[in-house]
Amino acid sequence: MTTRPLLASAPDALRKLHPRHQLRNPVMFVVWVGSVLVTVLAIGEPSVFTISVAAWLWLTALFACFAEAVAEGRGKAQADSLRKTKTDAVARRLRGDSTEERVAGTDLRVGDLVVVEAGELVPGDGDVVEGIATVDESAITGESAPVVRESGGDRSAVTGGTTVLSDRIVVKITAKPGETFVDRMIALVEGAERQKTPNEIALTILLSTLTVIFLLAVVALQPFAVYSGGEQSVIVLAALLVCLIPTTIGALLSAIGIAGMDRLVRRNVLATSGKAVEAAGDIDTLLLDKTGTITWGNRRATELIPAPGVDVAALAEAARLSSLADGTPEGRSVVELCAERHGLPATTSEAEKAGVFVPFSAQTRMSGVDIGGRSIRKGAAGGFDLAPEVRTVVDEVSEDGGTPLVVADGDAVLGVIRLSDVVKPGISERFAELRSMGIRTIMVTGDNPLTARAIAAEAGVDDYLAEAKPEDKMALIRQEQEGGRLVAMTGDGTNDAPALAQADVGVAMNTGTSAAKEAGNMVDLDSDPTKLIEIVEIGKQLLITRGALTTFSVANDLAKYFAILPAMFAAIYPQLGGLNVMGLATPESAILSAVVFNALIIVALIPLALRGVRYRPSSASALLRRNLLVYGLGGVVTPFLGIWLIDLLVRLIPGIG
Ligand SMILES: Nc1ncnc2c1ncn2[C@@H]1O[C@H](COP(=O)(O)OP(=O)(O)OP(=O)(O)O)[C@@H](O)[C@H]1O
Ligand SMILES: [K+]
Ligand SMILES: [Mg+2]
Repeated sequence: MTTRPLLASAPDALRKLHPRHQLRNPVMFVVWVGSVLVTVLAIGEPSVFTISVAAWLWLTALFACFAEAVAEGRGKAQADSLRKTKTDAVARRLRGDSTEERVAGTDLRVGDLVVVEAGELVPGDGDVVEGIATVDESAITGESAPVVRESGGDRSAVTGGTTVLSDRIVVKITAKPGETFVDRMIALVEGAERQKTPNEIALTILLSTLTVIFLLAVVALQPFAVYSGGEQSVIVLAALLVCLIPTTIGALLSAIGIAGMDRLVRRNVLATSGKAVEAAGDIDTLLLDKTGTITWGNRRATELIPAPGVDVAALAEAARLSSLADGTPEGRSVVELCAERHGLPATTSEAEKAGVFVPFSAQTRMSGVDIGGRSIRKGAAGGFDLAPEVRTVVDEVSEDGGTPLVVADGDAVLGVIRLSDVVKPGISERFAELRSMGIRTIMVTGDNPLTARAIAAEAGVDDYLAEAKPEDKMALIRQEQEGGRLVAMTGDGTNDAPALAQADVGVAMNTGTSAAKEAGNMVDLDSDPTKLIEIVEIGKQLLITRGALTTFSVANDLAKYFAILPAMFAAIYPQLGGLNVMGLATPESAILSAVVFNALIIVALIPLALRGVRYRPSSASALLRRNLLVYGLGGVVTPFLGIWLIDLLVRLIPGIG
């Protein structure tokens, strides 16, 4: 992973001092206004004290900008390495008459068809509509093993900038140049598209309210001071105000959010919404699609099992016919099996092309052909009347975790095709980990209940829903949400898209279709359904870090009363001197020390804001107790020590001590 030297962020930090940028953060805007005011006054009555206070107020504002710039800088390094994948590929665009023309990748439009052959770069984002190929996606995913991309199924999406290693595919472009996956990723990691999340907005409102209250309190202090004969200088009042308002969290808030996004990108997850990252921290239920998510998704026909009294050759002939125009990977694998094991032609004859093909749909769970007066169908067992012997075969295939497809010619059931798929390794241990985090896992699949049960047991999910249509997946999510639960969904198919859109956190597998990636609010480049563990951890870490630093920020302002108030009123009310528990040298050294500590604590906490407070699975109340102790008590104690130490140095400055 590339890193940048810290000082590289200095120019960006300076740029952020612009008032337009400051206005976005009310707490730091007050510091900014205070700095301007104190500077003007210090020019009017220059002294070591006034100039020092002015300088440290500016540093306070600058350190906040620096925190944000450093957080963004880490993303910039990633953006630079991503930009390298954006080459000006030349696209081979198909004209209407299926001749080719060469155009620049930047001239492609949504809907264009382009040809990509072995050794060539994919010129833009799209879906494979013809052919099958192995693709090297390492430029995007960092993973060097080639992946298969093919038309018709749930593994059809290709990304611009990746390389086709074998064969020839036709790709239908789905993203405008400039709005591709990589473009969006670059914008994200650079923070250009960053918007405040609901949580951040709520916290900003709270911090602004606190700031206004302190502002009023400081303004109201002056009449009292005048009345008791100790009028305070505006410089001292400004210093007091800055010390009292929650500058620590105000300065670090946006860095915490950016760092959270950055941690996700480092785990190969792209989130298009910060809101989803936050929601991930509170997920109760995780729904997963079966094929392509829990299993590898390479579902292939592996066996033909004829019904009693049916010749296997007759079953093979019908299975092949029903699949000739079935563009799904399952359909093509049936044709291949019939060719390899049963000696049938793999290509469609002219006579066969006359058939009326019935494409597979998630609604009917069937596909087939009407040809020469015959009506041949294959599909999920639920759609057929089965003799007991065939039912037994269907159940056996299902209990084995396979997907049975029944083949029928008219009313005559000819037999069963076994589709096999493999569960991704190590998945049950990871689901156990999710359980320990308090997250319930539910597998939702279009497959039959027996297959679902077998795969659910093997994968170790808590529950499953079988024979689920796209709307059933979405309804299940709604139902969970109505019970007040936050729901995450991982899936890869176009039929998962409605559910991915409905979920609070929708994670699409990178291997999936464009529709799925478009519908969700995260894409996992590694297509690992258990990546949700990391996503949840990062979300929790983000929420905990924000909470911990807010606690610290409010707690660490307490010591500053003990530093500044006695300093302000020592002359009029000597008994207030008892509050000077730190034994600070002079009123000037006390005020300056508080201001210096207030600025330095921001810098000291930048690493924690970027790294995040560590999350360990434990109950919410235990977590709260621990954080109150560490960041609440720590926040109270640290500044007493810090201000006392700074005062020891500051008192040495002539004109202050
Ligand atoms: N090409 C096909 N022709 C006929 N039937 C099919 C075909 N592909 C799948 N089926 C049947 O339709 C069912 C639903 O398939 P689909 O791929 O839509 O499931 P899904 O909802 O994505 O769930 P999952 O991905 O978990 O399997 C399958 O279980 C299978 O029985
Ligand atoms: K403060
Ligand atoms: Mg699916």
